[in-house]
Amino acid sequence: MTISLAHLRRCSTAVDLGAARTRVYVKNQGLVVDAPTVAAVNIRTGAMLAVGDQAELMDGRTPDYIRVVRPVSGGTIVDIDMAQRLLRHLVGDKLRKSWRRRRSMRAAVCLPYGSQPLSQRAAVETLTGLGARQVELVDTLIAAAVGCGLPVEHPEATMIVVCGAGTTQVAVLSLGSIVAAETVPVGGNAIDHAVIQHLRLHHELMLPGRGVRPLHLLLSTTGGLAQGSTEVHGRDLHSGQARSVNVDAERVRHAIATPLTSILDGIGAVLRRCPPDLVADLGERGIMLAGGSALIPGLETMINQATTMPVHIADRPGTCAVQGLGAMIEGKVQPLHLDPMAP
Ligand SMILES: Nc1ncnc2c1ncn2[C@@H]1O[C@H](COP(=O)(O)OP(=O)(O)OP(=O)(O)O)[C@@H](O)[C@H]1O
Repeated sequence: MTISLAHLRRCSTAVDLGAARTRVYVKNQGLVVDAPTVAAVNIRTGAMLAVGDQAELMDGRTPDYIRVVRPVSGGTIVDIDMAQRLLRHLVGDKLRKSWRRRRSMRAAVCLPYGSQPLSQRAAVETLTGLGARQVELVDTLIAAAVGCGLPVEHPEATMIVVCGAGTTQVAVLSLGSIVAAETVPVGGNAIDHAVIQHLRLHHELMLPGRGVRPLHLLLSTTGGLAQGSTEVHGRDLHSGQARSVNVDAERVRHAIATPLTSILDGIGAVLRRCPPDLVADLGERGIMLAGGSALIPGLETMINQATTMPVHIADRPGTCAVQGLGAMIEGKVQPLHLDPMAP
């Protein structure tokens, strides 16, 4: 993967193609796309019916001949053709034509830490199919750390945890590089799945796709407290009829404890592999949480209690990675110049 700031400065576009959301940053314009990585396709004709928010609304509500597809899974583009069609629609005509016109369009794409060569190739193919002549691949962890405003290029430790939909990536960075890192295959999707399973097992209720949302709200309004409950609507497992149940915040918190513990294990593993000097830096600076799932209520407190380090949530955590890539292509990130003759 590239960390050459000189190469990145030649890019005109930065792309973060996530399992849940796609973000595109264009030089001198800023963030131009922030939409769900979802497309609705007519499987009889192959026509694309909707993309982004509109397609996500259709999820779970379509007749047989319409399929709602997600071309990115676990940090990898699993359907290159669909990812290209989705990106073409999301960026719109004007930008697409300008990509085609500019013979030297270069793009920067962020990929999860430890991405396999096949995943890297899929990202390159997706962007070259859209007209990019050169694709620079950047670690999401570095992009997100830059996007959160962490001084990654300094000789002191910074720790970032990027909680996405499909994965959680954890790293300690120093001097612009990753010192120790780990990717845990648990993110917002696994946490939502744990809640859905809880309702299935304990309330015999099947939740619709968006049914988890009121429970997120319940947890954030009750904070670390156990009390409080909310009503959720779904389908009775046996009768198939619409039914509502009251769910306690405490029960939900208990249901999501297992996936959250996997994230804590990932953080613990990275800290154990880190030199003690860097861990000492972290004691003061703390841990930065980025990615959309950083907003999961209780995650910040849980990490703080487990590590005894201060934990901060980035401003707009979901867009940190693409904003960091954007800062790199705009030339706002300066490499650290070490002067060996300095007193
Ligand atoms: N306010 C919120 N409360 C709880 N969870 C949230 C909130 N906002 C977003 N999320 C979760 O964040 C996840 C999306 O985060 P993000 O946009 O970082 O994912 P992504 O970059 O597409 O995923 P990945 O990095 O795994 O490819 C979803 O699982 C969503 O449920």
